Amino acid sequence: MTASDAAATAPDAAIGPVRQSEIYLAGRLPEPPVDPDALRAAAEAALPEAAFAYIDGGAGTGSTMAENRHALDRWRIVPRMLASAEQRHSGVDLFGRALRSPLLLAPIGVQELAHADGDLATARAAATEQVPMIFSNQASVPMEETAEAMGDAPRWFQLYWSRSDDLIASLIARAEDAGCDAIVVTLDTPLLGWRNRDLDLASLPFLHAKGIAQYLSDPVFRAMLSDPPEDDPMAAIARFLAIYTNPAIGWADLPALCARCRLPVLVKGILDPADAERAIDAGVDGIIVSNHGGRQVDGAVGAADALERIVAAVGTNVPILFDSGIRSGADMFRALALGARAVLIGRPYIYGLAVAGEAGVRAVIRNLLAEFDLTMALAGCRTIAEIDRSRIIRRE
Ligand SMILES: Cc1cc2nc3c(=O)[nH]c(=O)nc-3n(C[C@H](O)[C@H](O)[C@H](O)COP(=O)(O)O)c2cc1C
Ligand SMILES: CCCCC(=O)C(=O)O
Repeated sequence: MTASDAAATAPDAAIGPVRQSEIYLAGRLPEPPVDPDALRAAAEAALPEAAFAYIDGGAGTGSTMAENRHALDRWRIVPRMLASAEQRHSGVDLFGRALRSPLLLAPIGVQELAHADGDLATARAAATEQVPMIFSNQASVPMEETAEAMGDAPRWFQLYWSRSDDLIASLIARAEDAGCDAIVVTLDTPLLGWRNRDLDLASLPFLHAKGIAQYLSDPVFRAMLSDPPEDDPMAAIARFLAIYTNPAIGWADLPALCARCRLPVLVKGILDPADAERAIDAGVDGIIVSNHGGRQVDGAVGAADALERIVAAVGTNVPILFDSGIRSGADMFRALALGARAVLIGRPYIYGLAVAGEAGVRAVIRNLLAEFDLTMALAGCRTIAEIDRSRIIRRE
């Protein structure tokens, strides 16, 4: 049994109470703050305007971001009493690996915008807390270096479906060599959404050499350039923009992509039940229900509403993960009760990174898991399996 298996099977009897005592007894204000709105405000205070606008922003008017919150809030937890929930297990198995908790760090590009230590600080925090980090295709650091910072802690790789098959093959092979447990293919970003705040600041921070570190470190990408990117960075960025996605691909292309991956493949960005069925028919190993944190289609369905419909249509034999709007342990509970096997968080850990680097990411993870553990205890659940649809009701 590895250390992470042991962590996943041991009862987490007191994560929440331990964390509460740490904070109450520390005699100083927690940094970053615990409250999600205060955390966001602290990140805003810590960051230059354009960096915060890019990280925090959504598509268009921001209505999808707001709807993500409403869609989760509409589900009300019905606590049960006298459930003998002193000992609680929050471990889950995903693709043959025992995880400490049903939580992963969503792929987030250009983390150096939030903190100089960027992806490496996140990687160290994720490894210490035994929460899988999903390396972004748009990371500021090549995946090999991020993997190195994590020891044998769990990590996955997120792929944008490039126009170049050779580049896809190279990125997948590198992810396998870097010890990734799964490939997440993000489908909802064949083009970048219309982002009002970035447009008004005329600033797209990922168009920066550091936002294409996975490419600059890739031999197939480098071979596509006439000059080394160190000599002509703008030409490298232009080449990246020309090939990093492929809006022409369709469902007929997915089986071949799944077949070329030795690792489990998940598709991220599914919102429609029929699309979930198509993905399963194409052979995916998992689905991530997500609207990209409200960054792609303004006016899109709230992600939790999509989750409910997708679980109703395809069940949960193929693992369904969820992100977009998770801000608390109660939100984790709601998503699991709706049928998600695990959830991802995006902005909250990046806000923690912005405020306090590695320690900030760790604090955000620990606070979230503490609140989740307490929500389980107070709602009367001893195991993740007990968090089912009977635990929540919907209010209009
Ligand atoms: C600043 C930022 C960068 C992101 N970069 C990526 C990315 O490179 N790849 C990807 O699949 N999703 C990316 N996402 C989307 C996240 O993976 C995730 O779906 C979203 O943040 C979840 O919503 P939340 O922020 O409300 O938790 C990004 C999100 C943000 C906020
Ligand atoms: C090409 C997009 C890179 C980052 C991203 O996914 C986002 O800004 O939401």
